[in-house]
Amino acid sequence: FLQNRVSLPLPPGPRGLPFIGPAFEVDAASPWITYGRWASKYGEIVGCRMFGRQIVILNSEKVANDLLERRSRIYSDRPSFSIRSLCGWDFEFALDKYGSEWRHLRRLFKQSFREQKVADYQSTQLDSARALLLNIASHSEDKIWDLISLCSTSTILSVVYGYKAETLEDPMFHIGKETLATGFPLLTTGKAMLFEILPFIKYIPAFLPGGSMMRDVHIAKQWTQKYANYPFDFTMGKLRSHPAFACILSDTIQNCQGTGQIVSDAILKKFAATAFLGGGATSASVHQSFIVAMVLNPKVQKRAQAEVAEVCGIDRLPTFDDRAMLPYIDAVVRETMRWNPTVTLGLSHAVTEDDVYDGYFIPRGSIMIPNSWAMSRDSRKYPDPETFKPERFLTSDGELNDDDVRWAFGWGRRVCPGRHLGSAALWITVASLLAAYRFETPKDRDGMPVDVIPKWTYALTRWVVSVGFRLNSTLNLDPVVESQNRSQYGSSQGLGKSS
Ligand code: HEM
Repeated sequence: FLQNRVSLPLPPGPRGLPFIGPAFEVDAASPWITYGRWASKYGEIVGCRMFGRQIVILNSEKVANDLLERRSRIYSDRPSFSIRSLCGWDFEFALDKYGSEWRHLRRLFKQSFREQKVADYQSTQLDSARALLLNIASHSEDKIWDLISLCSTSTILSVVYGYKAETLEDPMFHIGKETLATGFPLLTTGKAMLFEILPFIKYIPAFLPGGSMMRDVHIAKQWTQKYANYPFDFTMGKLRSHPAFACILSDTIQNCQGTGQIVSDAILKKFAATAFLGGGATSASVHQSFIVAMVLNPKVQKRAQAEVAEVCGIDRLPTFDDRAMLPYIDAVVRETMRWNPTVTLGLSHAVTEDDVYDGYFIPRGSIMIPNSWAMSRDSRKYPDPETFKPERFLTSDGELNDDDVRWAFGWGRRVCPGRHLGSAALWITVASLLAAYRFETPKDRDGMPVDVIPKWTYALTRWVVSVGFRLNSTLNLDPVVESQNRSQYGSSQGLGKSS
């Protein structure tokens, strides 16, 4: 039987050079574009060998669903790269092999981030969105990208560790930023593979020519250690002096004690640090795309703002209670995730058994790359895919349709466990920004709008490097935020302006 399978062809694709394969054909800055081109030539499923590894690129939602979702039992592993341990990213559970430790951690994620549970974190998400509005008002425009990251980071730090990060100078925020900036570029497949094919790189001392990669690795490792340890130590310290200190980490410890589960500090640390990473980086990247989309699509922005104004008036900000009445805002969030998929190539899966799909043989160990970009550009599902059109997520009655861009959160047993928390954070931040600010095209000296060409960079997620825009405030924020907090909490807690 196996003999028959092995005689089947591998998925078609480019061959390239011996051993290296078609690696040099891949656009390093936007590999998804190359993969999409290969799809037009070879089909939705493309196979190739690069650096001795079998790669299978999934260029449509259908093939990703068929394999990663429906055959999830065997497609839920991750490829392993030695770079991960070298730069200290063992703490990141999303990169774990499929096995008992992964199962254990996945259960912890399920307990804390399931759909019914995430409503408990809405007040924190609301506070962070409001703080973002005030922070934007008190900083120069060029700080907006950092303030957006601060918003996502402070929400997840507060939810997971009970730690409040309120200013750009906050040490945990700084550690988070540096950890992503030093770690993500090393973990992208291209660089990760370099360490596999040239393993001697790790023995080149940092001060010798060719040692710069190892220098980067050492720096990344120093940041990751702080990332995993500092917020964890903060919460454990708090718990010693205030046993009732509430956050996901303390809840998890109590739940485990209550049910007699033994969970080591190492597992708890890994759980919390992974949530910190998952919650911070992805949401910030989507918020950035949202701002770019608004600058480029003033009509969409106007319609979204009209919807918020109709429901909330001009003297209060949106809350989660308004969500059902603001479907266009949900449609804007979904379209943002479609138009610029943040985890552009998903997270690679690996297959643990030989398999056959559509007449092709997929050998055990193949690295499966879901090309989310290609899925977002599928003109059968999303006609005119380059255009930013939230209406594609609405029915003719103006209600949200069934397409919740589920593919943007991954597949099968590895599907993002933080998707409910992430979606809520995106919604409240987008609704709040629309209520308070207008993002406009800059004008030249003659008052004519200038062309806006956003620049992006990619390292696991897609980030804005620069985009020209003008910011206009549409609300007098201080009194609105203050009065709303008084009516909501009875006092204006947690929204001090950052310095
Ligand atoms: C806009 C928000 C988010 C997006 C777009 C997003 C996207 C993704 C994607 C594409 C994956 C890979 C799934 C796969 O391998 O098939 C993933 C995995 C993961 N995400 Fe998210 N995510 C978001 C928010 C969050 C949040 C808030 C958390 C915090 C708990 C989180 C935690 C994780 C974890 C732990 C994994 C790894 C799951 C595993 O390997 O079993 N994510 N996410």
